[in-house]
Amino acid sequence: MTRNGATITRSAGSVKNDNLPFISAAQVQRETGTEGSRIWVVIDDIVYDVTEFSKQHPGGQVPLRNFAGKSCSWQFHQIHSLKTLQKYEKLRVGWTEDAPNPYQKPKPQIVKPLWSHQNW
Ligand code: HEM
Repeated sequence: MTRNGATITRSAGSVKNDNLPFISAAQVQRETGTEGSRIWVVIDDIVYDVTEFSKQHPGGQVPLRNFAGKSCSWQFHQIHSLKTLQKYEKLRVGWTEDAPNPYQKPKPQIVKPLWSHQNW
């Protein structure tokens, strides 16, 4: 992919993304599926156009519409495997930087067992 004339090779997870154009976060945030705009979601800084795909998404249209114009990387990875990204490679339209994810990934909590046989 190129930016400011320089060729940049990036990979998101195990997915290679050569030759994708750079799309600014501001542009991504405009593609929210409203007023005739496309539905774009960002996973690992790669922009996916899911406008048509959203109608056949096994998880339904709602999550894709909710994340339209936003990043949803950690949410995506909690549910899907990297193979899904490879399979839907044709949905990629570009790469971006700093597209906001509306939710912070919850930190893993260390839960103390209420009971342990080591206490005996
Ligand atoms: C490029 C974006 C996406 C693609 C290509 C995609 C594709 C898929 C595919 C193929 C499945 C079937 C299971 C699998 O093969 O992994 C699936 C299931 C699912 N997806 Fe997505 N997905 C996308 C984004 C999202 C997002 C952003 C969310 C929510 C945060 C989401 C929520 C779900 C849920 C909840 C299921 C499970 C449905 C079920 O088994 O009942 N997906 N998705």
